[in-house]
Amino acid sequence: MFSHSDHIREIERVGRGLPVSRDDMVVKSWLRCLEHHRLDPAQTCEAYIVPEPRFKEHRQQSEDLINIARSGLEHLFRQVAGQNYVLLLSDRQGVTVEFLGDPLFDNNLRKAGLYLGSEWSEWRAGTCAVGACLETGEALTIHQTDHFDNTHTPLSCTAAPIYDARGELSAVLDISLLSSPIQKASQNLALHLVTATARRIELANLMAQAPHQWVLRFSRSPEFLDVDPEAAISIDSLGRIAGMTHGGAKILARSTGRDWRDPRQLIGEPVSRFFDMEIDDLPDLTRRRPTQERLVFARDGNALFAHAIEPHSRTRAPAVSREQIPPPLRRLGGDAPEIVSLQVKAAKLARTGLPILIQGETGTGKEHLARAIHEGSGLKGQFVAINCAAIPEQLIESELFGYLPGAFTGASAKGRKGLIEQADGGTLFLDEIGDMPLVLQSRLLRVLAEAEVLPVGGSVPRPVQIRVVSASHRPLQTLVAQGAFREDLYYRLNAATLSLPALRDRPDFEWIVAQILARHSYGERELTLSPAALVALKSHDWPGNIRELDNAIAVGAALAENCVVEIGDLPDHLAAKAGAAGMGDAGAALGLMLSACGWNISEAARRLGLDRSTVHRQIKRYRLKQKH
Ligand SMILES: Nc1ncnc2c1ncn2[C@@H]1O[C@H](COP(=O)(O)OP(=O)(O)OP(=O)(O)O)[C@@H](O)[C@H]1O
Repeated sequence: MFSHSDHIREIERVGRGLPVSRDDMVVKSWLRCLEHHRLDPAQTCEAYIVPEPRFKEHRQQSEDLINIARSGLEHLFRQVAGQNYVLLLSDRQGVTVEFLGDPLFDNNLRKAGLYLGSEWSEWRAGTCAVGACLETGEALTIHQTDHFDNTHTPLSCTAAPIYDARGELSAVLDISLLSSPIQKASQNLALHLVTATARRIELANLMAQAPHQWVLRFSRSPEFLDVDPEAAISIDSLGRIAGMTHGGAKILARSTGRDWRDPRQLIGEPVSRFFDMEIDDLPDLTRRRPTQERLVFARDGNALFAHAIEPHSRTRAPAVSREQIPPPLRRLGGDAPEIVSLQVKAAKLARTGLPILIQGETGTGKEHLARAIHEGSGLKGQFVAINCAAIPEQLIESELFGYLPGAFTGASAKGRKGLIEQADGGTLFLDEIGDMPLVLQSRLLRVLAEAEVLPVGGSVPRPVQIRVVSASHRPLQTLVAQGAFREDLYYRLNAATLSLPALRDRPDFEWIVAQILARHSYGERELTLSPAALVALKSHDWPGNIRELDNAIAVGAALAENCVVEIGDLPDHLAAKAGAAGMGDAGAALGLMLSACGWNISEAARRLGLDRSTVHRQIKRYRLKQKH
């Protein structure tokens, strides 16, 4: 029988650098406990359970992972059914965020720390499977007296790391026994099962994150390629590495003689740097070809069977007619197919309550669209817009979450409801979400996950039901890659993205112009544009998009005589452009006619009563160009 004092003596031998008959990684972990974590083997400590609010935070931050991992965990649990194993999923800090075990043993498991909320970091619990796995990034078994703290020596625990798609260690999957056979080798099968499950979870995670990218799966044997691949990478539309499973990172690293522990060297690199292939070769690696023929060569000469999975296409043509789109969304644009397709997508999403991210340059109408989605959603509550870039950082917290009476100096005596609560039952529009400070991003994430807000100075959260629409003119995914925006919040806000085109690219440009003219008409008299003024508007680039157009027409409306806006009534830079191009009214009118006829020269010639060659000559003379 191995006593507590035998255990202490053995650890002390290790501390003195003397040999012991333990696995090397156990010895290394004991040394870390003694020298780095400054733990004392004579002192025992029960498993640590984090307080409830902290546990909730940990669990919420791992929610996406838990959802993705769930079927893998359940499958593994079924495989080991009847053998008294429990399964723990721990986050990067070693906190157990998901648990599967036999409820019959609940009390014993809870006491032993094999339960939700237990923290198994090495510095807190000493050598343990989760802690050592987090430290080394490798799968391992910590069996009975391998544990540093004598309290845990009845346990036998086996853990495997789970890496995220960017190659960072993000969680640990552990399978443990409250008591087990003496032989450590009895856990070899457990080690194999837990490693395979972690690999499948990483693959599921990569697939979930890369629906619009190519995914390339690898296996050394063709038989397992399609059913249980060993590794995978995702590739963006420019042929660069966008993500990978841990197995994928190892293949990439080995191929170029790099270290997989530094995944930043791998992401963003062209796929051709690692394999003898280009992005254009990917279609040849899909299931259309027999598996045996899908062989790729890594730059180190390693040959692998590969299976390429095509990206899902982003847009599907709408099968809905314009009349079926709710009126608030129909009022957003003309009937060009791209615009109708956007309206249909917005209409479908409006009804679901899913969070939506709107992307588009400044002034393209992101808030306008968000309001229309709210109006088309049938929600009874208010539409509350917050410009995350415009609220000073010190105020943003109390503005969003509200505060209780006397929460801080200068707070109103009655306290104040925050904007999030004001949107209860309605839509919260978070404009320029990319500018929200990181600390507040965590708090917002919590509000969204728990559906409750905690006002500043308060301790009792208040429930809220909100639909979130957010917007950004900066690509949020890039901010995520730069570490300026939380990835978990990004995925929570972005169940679906709606991208608004820049005004210069809008096929319904004239429709937008007509709306704005109507808005600036006064009394009975309708405001119109001279053909030349319309051409001048069409030939501008509109960096400020619809907002800039709105301002230009407002100036034109103020200066126009008899309700007709002429070129000269437009802001100077627009009028000057038309003048510089030497475009008189004749040229402008021809341009107008051509665009009305979709640049069908014969049709324009027929309507103008000219022959085709004259129209061609005038197009050259006035330097008219078809806008796409
Ligand atoms: N589809 C539209 N039809 C007519 N006017 C529109 C349309 N979309 C937007 N506008 C007008 O354009 C202006 C800018 O719109 P909005 O504020 O929604 O843009 P935004 O993209 O949210 O801008 P920012 O990026 O600066 O926050 C507003 O005056 C709005 O009324």
